[in-house]
Amino acid sequence: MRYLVTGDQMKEVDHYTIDTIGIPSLVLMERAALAVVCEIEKLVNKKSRIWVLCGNGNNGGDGIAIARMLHLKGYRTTAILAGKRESATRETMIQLEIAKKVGVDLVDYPDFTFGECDLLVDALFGLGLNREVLGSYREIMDQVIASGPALTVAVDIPSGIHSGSGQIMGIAFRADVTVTFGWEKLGTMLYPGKEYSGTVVVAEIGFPEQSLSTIKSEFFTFEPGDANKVPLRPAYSNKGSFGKVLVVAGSRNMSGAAYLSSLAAYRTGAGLVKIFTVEENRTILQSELPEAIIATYDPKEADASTEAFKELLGKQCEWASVIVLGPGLGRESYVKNLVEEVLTNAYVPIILDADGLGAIADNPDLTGYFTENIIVTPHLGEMARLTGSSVEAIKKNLIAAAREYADRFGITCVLKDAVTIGALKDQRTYVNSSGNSSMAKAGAGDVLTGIIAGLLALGLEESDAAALGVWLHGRAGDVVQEKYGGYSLLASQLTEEIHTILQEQTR
Ligand SMILES: NC(=O)C1=CN([C@@H]2O[C@H](COP(=O)(O)OP(=O)(O)OC[C@H]3O[C@@H](n4cnc5c(N)ncnc54)[C@H](OP(=O)(O)O)[C@@H]3O)[C@@H](O)[C@H]2O)[C@@H](O)CC1
Ligand SMILES: Nc1ncnc2c1ncn2[C@@H]1O[C@H](COP(=O)(O)OP(=O)(O)O)[C@@H](O)[C@H]1O
Ligand SMILES: [K+]
Repeated sequence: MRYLVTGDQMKEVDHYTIDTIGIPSLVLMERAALAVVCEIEKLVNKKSRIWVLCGNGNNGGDGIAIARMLHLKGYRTTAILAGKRESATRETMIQLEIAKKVGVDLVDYPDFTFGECDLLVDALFGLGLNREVLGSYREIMDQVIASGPALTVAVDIPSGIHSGSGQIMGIAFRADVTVTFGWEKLGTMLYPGKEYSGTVVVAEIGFPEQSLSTIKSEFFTFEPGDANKVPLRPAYSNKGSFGKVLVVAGSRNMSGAAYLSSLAAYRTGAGLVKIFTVEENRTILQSELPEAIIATYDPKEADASTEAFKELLGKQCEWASVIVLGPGLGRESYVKNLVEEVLTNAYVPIILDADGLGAIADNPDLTGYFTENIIVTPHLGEMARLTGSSVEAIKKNLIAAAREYADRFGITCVLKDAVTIGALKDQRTYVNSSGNSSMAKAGAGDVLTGIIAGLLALGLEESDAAALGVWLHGRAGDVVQEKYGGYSLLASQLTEEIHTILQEQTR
């Protein structure tokens, strides 16, 4: 597991480290600069022309220290000072004085003559960027971009990218490498910032782990090795030990979603999977997935909400230890009754997905039945329908959108996108770092639902199952992409690679 921070949180960590622990700010700056220089030296040679664009804040201070180190090592370096020297921070003023004494080529921006540049070191704005870039700073950035540096290394975060949301504040540099300090920032994890950051190197510069305790909300991601968090299957066990997953899914002419969710639940380790669907799907599902139990209902009875239908559904809910509710249910009027009956009868974790969420959006009163064991898994379009916001507004701050919905009902919200967010009911927020665009295919979401159900069946609680499920799903997608390239993935192939990831357990 890897912690992630917003820029504001990182500033709290800076203050704690400097003021409470007592590590001087200039020591941190020196180590930060050194870490960036290490990465720069992998990219350039002594003939390379290096520009270090420095702002007035401590990001600029890092830049001047970097320019000094490169100069002393014999690189052809110019530090371009974008702001007024007299309004620089204390640390940056000190860096300027040192740089002057050792003969660094320091040029104020208006006096700088643009020519060819092999490497731009972007030290204009770091975590202090707090508004849109306008006026003279925008002009400088425009001019630097137009001069076309061959490579760009960003210090901490590309200038122009908001460290908390990843949004572009008017204009931003596109980095090939971003060297960030302490912990990765949300701004380089979330689009579009992720795309502008290139390869992100997290440099350890001396922040003690305890300084994270000053931060209130927790953001994290998983990485290879975290498959260990999937519970082991004890030797003394039987199929009943690994959960009973009820998949309420599928409708007339729609059997694929039920199939994919059920298969994924089995592949993740669930002991028993029962599909509750319409009679028309029985033959196809039985022949495609003979391991699943099939139970069926009559949509007419569901529509009329007959006692027989309620009794039948009640029994299924009683049987289940986990319920998947929604994939491929369609949008007929009876779906509302189906969703309402499950929500009122079940006392086990429920993953509400796809058309199940559609029924909630059409009948907002159903949220009255939400309890803490609900996990919703909307994509952006479904989230827009659930909340009445536009997709564009949700995209501007995915984390806030997911968190707000989860907190409104005390549930877990998995907001699916190229970077999926898990606003967990235990208040931690998961930001996914696995997966790729080959997964932008029909059925991929049904597989995710099944994986989360499988993890719940194995005994994980909702927050852990949601976060780990999203990560496993993306990892499976990465394995498929490595084997088949970026175009040809089929959602069913994700289920075929779940075992590859589970085998990464190192216990
Ligand atoms: N000791 C430490 O703490 C360590 C810090 N470190 C480094 O410090 C960096 C953070 O430094 P920082 O806080 O000084 O802010 P920075 O990003 O340089 O911005 C400069 C100033 O720009 C301004 N500004 C904002 N938006 C603007 C806009 N749109 N257009 C124009 N101006 C705008 C705003 O000032 P304002 O105008 O609001 O007064 C802001 O203060 C961090 O990323 C890391 O690189 C490391 O060395 C490790 C140790
Ligand atoms: N560009 C991408 N990068 C990473 N993951 C992606 C990308 N596009 C889609 N995905 C993932 O694929 C899944 C698609 O889910 P969804 O839209 O519900 O599909 P469906 O409803 O067809 O099953 C989500 O888990 C999403 O995070
Ligand atoms: K920067």
